[in-house]
Amino acid sequence: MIRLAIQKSGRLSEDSLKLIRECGISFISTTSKLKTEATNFPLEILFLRDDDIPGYVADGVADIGIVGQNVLVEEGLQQLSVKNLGFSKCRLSLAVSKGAEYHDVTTLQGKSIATSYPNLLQEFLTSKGVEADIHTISGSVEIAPSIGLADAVCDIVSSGSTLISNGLREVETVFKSEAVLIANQNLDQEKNRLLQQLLFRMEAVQKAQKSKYVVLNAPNSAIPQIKPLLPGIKSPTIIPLAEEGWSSLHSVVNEDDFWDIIQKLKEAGAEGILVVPIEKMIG
Ligand SMILES: Nc1ncnc2c1ncn2[C@@H]1O[C@H](COP(=O)(O)OP(=O)(O)OP(=O)(O)O)[C@@H](O)[C@H]1O
Ligand SMILES: O=P(O)(O)OC[C@H]1O[C@H](OP(=O)(O)OP(=O)(O)O)[C@H](O)[C@@H]1O
Ligand SMILES: [Mg+2]
Repeated sequence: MIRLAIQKSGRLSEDSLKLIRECGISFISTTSKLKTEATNFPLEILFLRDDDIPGYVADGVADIGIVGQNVLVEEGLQQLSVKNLGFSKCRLSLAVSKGAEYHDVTTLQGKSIATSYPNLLQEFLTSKGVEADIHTISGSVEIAPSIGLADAVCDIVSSGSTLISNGLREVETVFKSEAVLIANQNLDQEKNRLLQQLLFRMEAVQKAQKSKYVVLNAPNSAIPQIKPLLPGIKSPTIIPLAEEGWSSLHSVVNEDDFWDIIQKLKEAGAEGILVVPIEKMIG
């Protein structure tokens, strides 16, 4: 049995649970129960406050966990990181009052800054040669300038709407973050085997999410032009259509190049292009 710690409730919770389910692992989760066992994989899930997750994994109370890089690095435990998970993307940023004068980071020299991330902030300020007075508070950081607690804040930003609602202006990015899978560094052989199985499944899920299955029809004369646009996993499948002189091509396309490729396929004479999501992708 391997023990996984995830956030009980917050910005990491939903996608963490979704990822485990996409790995084909079933479990019953209720908001009141802080521990659950998977029904079809030797996995126990603990639901915790996110700040506690790196420490629990470092101490071996949990074997693996999902947490934001911001929390992991703030706690000085980045060595536990095993895999970037691509969700809960956000940044730790410095912000000042909307109307405040700000030229560059040296504007903050001697100023007071409220944050829940004193270590990440201190490291950033030191790298810029700036000395400031850091006020560590555990939440509602964005309120600090308006109540006279600090001149600036350093907090998590995603859409930026929390900053705007609180009359603040983002001025510097201190750290970029996403969710990561972390693991205890002394897992026994059996737990390590289970971790490798989970990683294998997570990679299949991630690859599939980045890819689309494309099916299209084309006149045979257009195939030499279309084929190099669809390298797929190895090369496209080409099947003759019932209509003489036409074929159907099947392939996998990376999401990043997707629209560009579709445009080129149309120009090359492709018709009836179908794009289908892929659930898992192995190899
Ligand atoms: N607005 C956001 N968009 C995307 N990711 C975010 C956002 N805010 C925070 N995160 C990421 O999700 C993590 C958890 O954020 P959340 O706000 O739920 O934490 P919290 O309030 O400290 O939760 P807890 O009650 O578990 O201590 C953060 O450490 C960060 O990595
Ligand atoms: O840039 P935005 O999209 O507005 O997101 C940023 C906000 O999101 C997080 O808080 P959350 O809403 O999770 O609440 P919390 O303060 O209770 O953690 C973070 O602490 C910011 O306050
Ligand atoms: Mg927290």
